[in-house]
Amino acid sequence: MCRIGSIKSKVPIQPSTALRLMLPQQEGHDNSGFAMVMQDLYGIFSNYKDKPLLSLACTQRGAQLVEEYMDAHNFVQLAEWIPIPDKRPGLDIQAMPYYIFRNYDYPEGAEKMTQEQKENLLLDTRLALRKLLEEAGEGFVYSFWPDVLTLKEIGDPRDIATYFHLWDDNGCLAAKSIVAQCRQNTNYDIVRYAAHPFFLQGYTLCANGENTFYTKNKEFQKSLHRGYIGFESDSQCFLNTLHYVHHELKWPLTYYKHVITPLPFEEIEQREDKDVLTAIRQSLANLEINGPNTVIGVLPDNRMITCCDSKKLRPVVIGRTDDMLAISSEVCGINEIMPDRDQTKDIYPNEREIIVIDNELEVQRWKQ
Ligand SMILES: NC(=O)CC[C@H](N)C(=O)O
Repeated sequence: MCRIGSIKSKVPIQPSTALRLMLPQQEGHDNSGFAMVMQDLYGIFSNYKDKPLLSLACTQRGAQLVEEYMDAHNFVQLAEWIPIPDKRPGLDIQAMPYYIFRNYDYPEGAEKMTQEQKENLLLDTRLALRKLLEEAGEGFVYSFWPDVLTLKEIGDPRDIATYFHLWDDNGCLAAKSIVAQCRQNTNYDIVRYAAHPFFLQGYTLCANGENTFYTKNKEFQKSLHRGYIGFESDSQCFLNTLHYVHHELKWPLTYYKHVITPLPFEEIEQREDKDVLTAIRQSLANLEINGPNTVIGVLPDNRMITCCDSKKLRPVVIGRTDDMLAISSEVCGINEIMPDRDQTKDIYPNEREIIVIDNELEVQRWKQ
C-alpha cells in the first residue's frame, strides 16, 4: 500500500517538511517511486509565478532535443534551476543524468490568447516533448505549467532527498502547497511516469490503493481527451476523471464523487436530485472506480481535496494548526510535523464526502 501526504500552508514551506511527513510512514512503500508536486512557489521561482515552468529529467541529448523544440516554438527561457546532485556512494536512487526546472515566457502573440488557448498550448507542448523524449529514449517530462514544479524519482525517498540537497533547507525550493507520494508498485513495470502525483492542466492527484476498474476507465478515457495518456499507474484514472468532470464538463466539484463512487440506486431514488444522479450513473458508468482507494488532489485555484472509496478501505487523516494543514495516510506523519496541534480537531474523512481546503485553510466537508 502506498502512502500519500500533502501540506497546505499560509507561509512557504520547504520540501524537507513534506519528507518528514512521509518518512515515518515508510513501512508502506517499496521505493518504487517517490514524487512531489509543489505549487504556489516561492524561493528561486517566486518572480516568475505567471510563467510556465517545465519539469523534466533527461540525458544530455534529451536536454538538447527539448531546447531545440522550445526554440523552434518560440518559448523564451527566463529562469532555471539545475540541481547539482550529491553523488555520495550508497544512495538508493536510479538517477537520470540531468534534472531541469525552467521557466519560459510564452511565445510572442500569447497575450492575445484566451486562457483556454494558453492551457491548450501548454498541454500540447508537454505532450510533444514527452513524445520526443520517449521516442528518442532520452528522458521524461512531468509538468509544464505556471507555478508548478514536479520532481519524480525511483529509489528511497530519504536518499532522493539527500541527492537533491532537500535536507539542507537552502531556500531554493519553497511552496505553499506540496503533495507527495511514496509508492508501492502494484501494477506493472517500475517506471518514472508511474510515480504519483500526476499532473494535468492545473490538476494534481495522488492515490493510495487499487483501482480494479482500471481497464474500463482507461479504455473510455482514451476516447475522451488527448491528455489522458500513459496509464502507467491505475491511479492516473482518478486524475483524468477529476479533470474531465471539473475542467471539461465544467460541473461543480461535488459531482466528482457522484461519478467515481455513485450512490446505490435505492439511495438515489430517495433524493430530490435523483434525475441528475441517475443520468450521471447511466452516462458515466465507465468512470466509476472500484477497490480500496483514497486520493489527494489540488485544483487549478490551489484548493486541496481528499476523498475515499465508497467503503473507506484506505485510511486518511487531516491535522491542522493556524498556519498549516496536512493530509496523510497515517497520523504518525502529521504528529512528526505538527506535534503541538490540537489533536481533537483532527478529521478522519468518511466514505461519502469530499473534503475541500480553501486558500485560507478553511475545511469544508461536502456530503455526497
Ligand atoms: N500501493 C498503492 O497504493 C499503489 C497505487 C497504485 N495502484 C499504483 O501502483 O500506482
